[in-house]
Amino acid sequence: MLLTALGTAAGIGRGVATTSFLVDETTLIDCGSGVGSLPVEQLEKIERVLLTHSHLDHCGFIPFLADCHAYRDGPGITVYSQPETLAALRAHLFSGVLWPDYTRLPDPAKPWVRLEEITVGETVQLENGTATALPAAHSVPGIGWLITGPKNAFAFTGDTGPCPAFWNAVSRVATLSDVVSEISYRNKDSANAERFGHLSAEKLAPLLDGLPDGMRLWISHLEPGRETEMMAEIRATLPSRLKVDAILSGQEIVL
Ligand SMILES: Nc1ncnc2c1ncn2[C@@H]1O[C@@H]2COP(=O)(O)O[C@H]2[C@H]1O
Repeated sequence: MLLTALGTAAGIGRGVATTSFLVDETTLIDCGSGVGSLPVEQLEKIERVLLTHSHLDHCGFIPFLADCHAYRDGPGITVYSQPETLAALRAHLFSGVLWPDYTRLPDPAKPWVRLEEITVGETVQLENGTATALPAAHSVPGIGWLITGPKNAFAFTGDTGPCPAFWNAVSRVATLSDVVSEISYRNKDSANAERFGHLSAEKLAPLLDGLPDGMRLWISHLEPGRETEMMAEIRATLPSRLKVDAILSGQEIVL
């Protein structure tokens, strides 16, 4: 199983895009602007989106992805997330105002976007592994994802503030090789991190005790233009026994 980072940033700018990870050829974790870097032939192969939460930097490209199927008579996509997140997509994104209601078009029995509820602890079967919803603590209802492949497992926090339940869950996964955690704010802005349901390095550090030495801990959701400054602080704050690095577009992880 191959995981490819398409977009990993908190915002946009040259060379950076918002959250989207490709799992093999058919699954996306989140559908931010990063997905737009894929050629059309690859976009058409995507069957499902594992969505962490309803904020636009994570779900805003779902209509355009669905359009790849709409234009070419494809089967459409299935979006898996919590009931509150799916309700937000129905009410706001596919309201018929921001975008036509692709959850009922072209035919309510066979729409371009199918919404499937999933709750924390439930698993989606993938072609070559599984995806399990993990807890998160954001300003809107959110989840993380655990992707288990034939050899290794990968965990993604999604957008979250401190969430001990996430870190307890991943520390029990024997095959875990890589974790991607968001850090959106510098330590001096920890109060804002807390206010908006995000992490700074000093808020993440106490949660990492359950990770074994040498675990790869990738950092996502950095502020565009501040990556170098933030990573210097993050490396100085997080335990040196972990392999800490920024995850950038194009990074591949074999599971
Ligand atoms: N009052 C607020 N509550 C939550 N988010 C806010 C607020 N004001 C500004 N924001 C920004 O809105 C963004 C929404 O997406 P994020 O959670 O990634 O990050 C959030 C903050 O950067």
